[in-house]
Amino acid sequence: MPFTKNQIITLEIEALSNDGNGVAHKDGQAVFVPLTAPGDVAEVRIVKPMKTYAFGRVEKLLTAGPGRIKQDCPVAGPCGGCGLRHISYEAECAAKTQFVRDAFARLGKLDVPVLDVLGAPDTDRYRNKVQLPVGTDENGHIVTGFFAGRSHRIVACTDCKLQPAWMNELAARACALLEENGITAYNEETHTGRVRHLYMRQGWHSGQRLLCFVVNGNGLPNEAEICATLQKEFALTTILVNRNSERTNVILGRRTRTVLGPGVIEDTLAGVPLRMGVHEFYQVNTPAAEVLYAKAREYAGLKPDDFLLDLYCGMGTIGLSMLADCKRLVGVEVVPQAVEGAKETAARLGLDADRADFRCQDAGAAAAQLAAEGARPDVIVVDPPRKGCDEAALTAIAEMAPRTVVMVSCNAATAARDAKWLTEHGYKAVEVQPVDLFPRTKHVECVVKLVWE
Ligand SMILES: C[S@@+](CC[C@H](N)C(=O)[O-])C[C@H]1O[C@@H](n2cnc3c(N)ncnc32)[C@H](O)[C@@H]1O
Repeated sequence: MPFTKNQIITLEIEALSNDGNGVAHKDGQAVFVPLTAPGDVAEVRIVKPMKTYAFGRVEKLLTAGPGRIKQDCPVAGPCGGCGLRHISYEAECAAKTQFVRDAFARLGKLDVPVLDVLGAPDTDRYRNKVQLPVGTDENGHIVTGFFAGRSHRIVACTDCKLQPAWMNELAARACALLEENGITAYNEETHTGRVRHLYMRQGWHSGQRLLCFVVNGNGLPNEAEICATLQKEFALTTILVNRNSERTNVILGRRTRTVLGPGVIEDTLAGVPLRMGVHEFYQVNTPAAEVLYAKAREYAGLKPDDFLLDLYCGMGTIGLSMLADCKRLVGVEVVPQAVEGAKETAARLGLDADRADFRCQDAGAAAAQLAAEGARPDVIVVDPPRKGCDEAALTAIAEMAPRTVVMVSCNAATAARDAKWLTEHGYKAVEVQPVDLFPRTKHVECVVKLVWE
């Protein structure tokens, strides 16, 4: 019998599902309850009954599970960011290890060892980039915050614990300056108003700071004064304005203008020097990304004469971080600014195109072209977006048959699917290492080692 809406039932939470919800079973049906911990016993209201499962909400916590802790953020949950701030970091790591194990066993149907997650060096204030939507609160004040889960309603947040304090302070100051200057926040429904997002980035090792106003229209009234004030108060390296006048959920528009400073910030990642603006993908948790890259390098097991192909390479950081171990690197990435950044880094490192070459191309198309040209990489690293690798890329990888494939992924479900595909085309999955790049959220990264059999 399906549950009925608003029915109240008592449940004991058994585990966390891979989207961070607690899972319990009653009368043979699964009930998913956000913001619960394994071992919690709670009275739960059914809010969304489906045919064979349901979603519920805690009405009353009767007994707290052993990993539950006091939540230290008033908007965790509604803001859609920290889904796991109510459990200890130890419990979070155990849950994330299980998410990845489940994905590889159930979705990938792979009998591969999945190691315990490598925890992050910092669990708070670790983000090097934020994109805060700008809106208007019920009193007419300009606020920044986050979109509530699965919605475009802004939940105001003045002290997000995932981002450095200066980013929170700058957001509050920028809102005050916008109000003082009579500048409005963008309204998605009416497509009116000016400022859509505040985008901030920090070079983790360099300390350099970038701010970008994402604006509906061409810049801000009193732009020079506002930017000069913020640059002085927050020691900003550069300030940009990005123009986005489209009716779209995509945050950045195509045109970005530099108001102050060089337009980019510099940093290093795993020893690789980088210069970045706003369009390039860059791992958001620098120290944890360095742990991830070290694991990828170990799994790659490169030899001095090897040819390494880095697909979905962003600014080329993974490949460049292991280039000292091999002879030649080719990186493929679809975002032109990222490829320019990779080429610039290679030039700064004194690497010519025979040693490190970067191509602005679709990964599947580039891999197919390389396979057709008879390229035979010894090791291929793939680090695709959440949707995973295109089948064209996987097909070309199997055709080129490198000794080792290292798959880096922020989505264990698609990594398991792609690893399964490769195991059906000549590879054996040897080991999976989850790495926590996103503490206090439901997200987890993983690295997979596959070898040609
Ligand atoms: C998860 S990021 C990894 C970037 C890089 N490996 C790193 O560690 O910074 C995925 C990258 O794939 C790129 N990308 C997305 N679709 C692509 C495609 N079809 N072909 C090539 N690159 C793509 C994105 O622009 C992004 O830079």
